[in-house]
Amino acid sequence: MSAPAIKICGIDRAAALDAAIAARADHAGFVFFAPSPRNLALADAAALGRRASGRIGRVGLFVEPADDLVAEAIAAASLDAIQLHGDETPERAAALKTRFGLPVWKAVPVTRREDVAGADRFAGAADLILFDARTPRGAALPGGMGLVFDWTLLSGWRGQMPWGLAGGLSPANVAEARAITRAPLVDVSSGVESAPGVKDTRLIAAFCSAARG
Ligand SMILES: O=C(O)c1ccccc1N[C@@H]1O[C@H](COP(=O)(O)O)[C@@H](O)[C@H]1O
Repeated sequence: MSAPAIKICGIDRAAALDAAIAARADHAGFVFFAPSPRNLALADAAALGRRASGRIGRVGLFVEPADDLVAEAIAAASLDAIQLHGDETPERAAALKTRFGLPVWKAVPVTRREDVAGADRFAGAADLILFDARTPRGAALPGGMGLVFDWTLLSGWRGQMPWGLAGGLSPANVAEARAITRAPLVDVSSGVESAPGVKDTRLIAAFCSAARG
């Protein structure tokens, strides 16, 4: 099994970004969603975007965003991809992809096998599917809560699109998650934090090492 691509999400300071780069992560996630403890101000996003330039991919995370927010975030942080983590439709994903000319990653919440099969409705509209645990109704966030789903729902899945695994991954479980799902990309936020929104540079290094086995 080849090594997975790795995304460290919720990067909000230089030390965390530098740790992700040093650990050879492929993508840094910048959150543009006000209720999140990882939400970035545009000025901070601009500084992190410059620091990341040419060293790691910059993925902007949005939840049902207005076009203006996406435009401002792209301009500030020079994003390389747009991650949609809410109830966006394939039509909305396609519209953002066309308008901004960037790859779109679409998070798909999973509780049942049908959720996995349904991801193919984004074929042609998004560039990558990110399977994540579904957060409970009424939860503060639609992701980034360290929740795991049943990984066996993905075993043997052959979708039409590139994909990745998110949801409650950590240095302790990412190898098992990969063994079960064979995910070509793994995405983590809470699992490399010492408290919500506080990235831990040692956990970032440990996660990248464990993901590669
Ligand atoms: O990180 C957030 O604050 C966040 C907010 C709103 C939607 C998604 C969010 N994070 C993403 O959720 C998954 C799983 O995160 P975790 O590892 O379980 O904490 C991941 O893609 C995060 O980028």
